[in-house]
Amino acid sequence: MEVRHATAPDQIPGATTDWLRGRFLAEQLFVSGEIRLLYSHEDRIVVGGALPEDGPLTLHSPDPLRSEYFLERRELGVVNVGEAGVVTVDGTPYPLAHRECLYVGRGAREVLFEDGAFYLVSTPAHAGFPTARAGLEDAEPVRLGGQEGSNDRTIYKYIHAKGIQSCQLVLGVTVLEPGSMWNTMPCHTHERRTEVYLYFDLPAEHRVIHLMGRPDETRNLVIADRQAVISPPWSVHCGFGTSNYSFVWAMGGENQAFEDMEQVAIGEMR
Ligand SMILES: O=C(O)C(=O)C[C@H](O)C(=O)CO
Ligand SMILES: [Zn+2]
Repeated sequence: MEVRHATAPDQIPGATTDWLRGRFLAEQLFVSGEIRLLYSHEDRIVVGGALPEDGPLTLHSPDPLRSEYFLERRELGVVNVGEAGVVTVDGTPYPLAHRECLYVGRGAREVLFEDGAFYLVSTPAHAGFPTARAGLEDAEPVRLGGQEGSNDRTIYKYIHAKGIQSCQLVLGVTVLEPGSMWNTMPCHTHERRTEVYLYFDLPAEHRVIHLMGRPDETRNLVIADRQAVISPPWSVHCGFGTSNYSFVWAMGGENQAFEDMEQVAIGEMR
């Protein structure tokens, strides 16, 4: 498991493209036959990919966690970004179709992935909440933006204060309509939470130009399908694709209040 230390906004001026990509971008989470994990010290979020193409894969606890099993002190959100698959938690199978979600609470000992392509997000947890599955039809769809702004999209909230209960993890999926390319515009920061975006359903020949940094000192990262970008609490996070796409957004930190964010007007951005 790769471990990345936390960052500060005063590291951004003068940062090279390679430095930015090495700190904030997870380029290779999905590798056939593997579970790849990345531990970020930004709110101690672990992100990963499980691609069980040659048989089931079991989630183990890597050494940096110093725990007997992965969910001993953690909770986990899973979104299937591939074909239909199954996640089995302590012997109970949960079939997940494309874009469906499973929350696995602290204390679950065995998590097994079969078929599909599973994106994983985990945060530290102080209590156990029940494992729960949800499809797009169970999430609260919120239609935002419009064709005139090239940002006609639907936000599906899965794990949040009024949905699947968790200790601190908040997670959902946003789906852009064909012809819409902008996400999260106008953009925002949230000083009390780190957020990670995983872009998916982006055709291989296309890219998302993701903006990050302080609102008055932005940088861009050029991102391909199934790559994740870490957004520390001080950073904006928004992007423009050369095609439409979907993304999983997931947060951890001080609170679970989705609306607790600082909106940034486009005129304030540099
Ligand atoms: O399209 C959007 O706008 C989003 O999906 C925004 C994310 O949900 C987000 O950044 C929540 O803090
Ligand atoms: Zn956000």
